[in-house]
This record gives sequence, C-alpha cells and structure tokens, in this order.
Amino acid sequence: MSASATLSPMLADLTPPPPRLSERDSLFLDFDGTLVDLADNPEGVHVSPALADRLDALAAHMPGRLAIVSGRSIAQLDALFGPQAQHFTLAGSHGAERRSPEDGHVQPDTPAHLSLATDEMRAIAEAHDLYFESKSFGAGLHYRRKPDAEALALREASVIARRHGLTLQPGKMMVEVRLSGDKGQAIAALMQTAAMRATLPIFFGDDVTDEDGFVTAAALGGAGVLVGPMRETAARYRLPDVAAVHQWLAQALENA
Ligand SMILES: O=P(O)(O)OC[C@H]1O[C@H](O[C@H]2O[C@H](CO)[C@@H](O)[C@H](O)[C@H]2O)[C@H](O)[C@@H](O)[C@@H]1O
Repeated sequence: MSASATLSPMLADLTPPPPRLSERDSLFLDFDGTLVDLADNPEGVHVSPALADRLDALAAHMPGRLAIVSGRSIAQLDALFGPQAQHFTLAGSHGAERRSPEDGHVQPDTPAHLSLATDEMRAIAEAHDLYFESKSFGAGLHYRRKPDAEALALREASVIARRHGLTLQPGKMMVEVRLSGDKGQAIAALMQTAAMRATLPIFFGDDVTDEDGFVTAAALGGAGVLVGPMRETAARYRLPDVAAVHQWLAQALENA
C-alpha cells in the first residue's frame, strides 16, 4: 500500500513542484532536513561541493533571489557554506537575523539575559549528558542520541525560556531558547528587497517551524514545498526527501 493510500481524505498527498524557476520567482530554502540530511549532532553535517556549486549556479541565474532560511545562525551558515555563502541571501536564527545584498546584515541587539539563559542551558546539558549548541541568538539542547531525555529537555528549556522572556522553540530531537522572529516574517522582509519585490516566493522546508514560511509564501502569491512525509501542512507541493530536493535543484538549473 502506498503512503498516500494510508492518509485520510483530508490529507490527500501533494504533487512535486514543477522543476522550473522563472524571472518572477524567488527561491527560499531551509537548510537542515531540506538541503542536508539530519545527522547525530549539528556539527555532523557538511555541505558537499556539488550542492554548493549547484546553489551558486542557480543564484547566478537569479541574482539576489536565492535565499537560505534556517534555524541556524548566519555565522553557522557562513561556516558551513564558506565563501559561497556571500552569494546567497540569508535568513538565520529562525528569522531573527537576515543578510541581503541590499540591506546587509540586519540583526537584533543581544540582550544580557540571553547569555544568562545560555549558561543555564549549558549547565542542563552538562548535568544530563545532552549535546549543547551555542547559537548567535539562542541556545539548544539536543537529545537525538538520548531520546529518553526529551521530556526533561523540554521541561528545563521551557522554565529557562519563561524565566528570561525568550521564545521556546522545539525542533527535531532538540529544543532551543531564542530571541523572537519566525521564518514567515523573514521571508516577508526579504520580499521587500529590490531583487525580490514583485516576485513570487517558493519556499522548501521540512520542519514544523517551516510552516510559517509556507503560509507567508502562499499569502504572497507563491507556494510552499514540504520536504518529507505527508502531514497537515500549508505547503502546496511535496518532495519526499533531501535527495529529491537535490534532483529538483539540478533540473531547475538545467531548465534555467
Ligand atoms: O531551520 P533549519 O535549517 O532546518 O535548522 C533547524 C535546526 O537544525 C539543526 O538541528 C537539526 O539538525 C541537526 C543536524 O542534522 C540534528 O542533529 C538535530 O537533531 C536537528 O534538530 C541545528 O542544530 C539547529 O540549530 C537548527 O535550529
């Protein structure tokens, strides 16, 4: 039985997006789970030269209109992509910061309570043998290698977020406390830049945090592309996995 046959009628499967980008489109791509497969910890992923070159070539066809939109910070994306990151528009830290050719790096001030919260998150990680991730505008506890610690991680992070007035951000086998913002807001802000204004946003993402981006993409006349198994979603299209995203990018480049 196919996966789609097991879904309720309300959750009819979505078709893949046509592998074509026109001058009227802007392309927004989530990173983890969309461009790269998930790994045991945040440092376990790397960007292959083939992927970086393909994105670079696509970006050359659509100047200022190819963006990576990630929960990772822009500093982390710079480290992962190397110098090629300068060729892409970026939104990092779940939309709290962004960088475009037009506006440069737009980022919030770092409040003092963020470093207190970061210290508390680190202490929880050390006490319970969880992987700690320090980010520019947040801090994460990863329990992928210790799934039984999920409830504890969520509970502790929630207490820390409340104490310091931060946003609690659950993710895939991780939980984060962070400054506010979301991917929908980031896409809406980037769509105001001269390169993207009057274009249609197409946003690829896998996580529930990407749903804000799907909603904004649709509201601005474009579409979301869910990467992964079918679920309730605001996306219009679906691709099954990261490999299918790479194939789609290759075809879109061929058709450009
Ligand atoms: O918005 P994204 O680009 O999808 O980033 C979301 C989070 O991704 C990273 O965590 C996830 O990927 C890790 C590496 O594969 C994996 O070990 C972890 O379990 C996943 O949750 C990243 O570490 C986070 O900072 C991002 O917020």
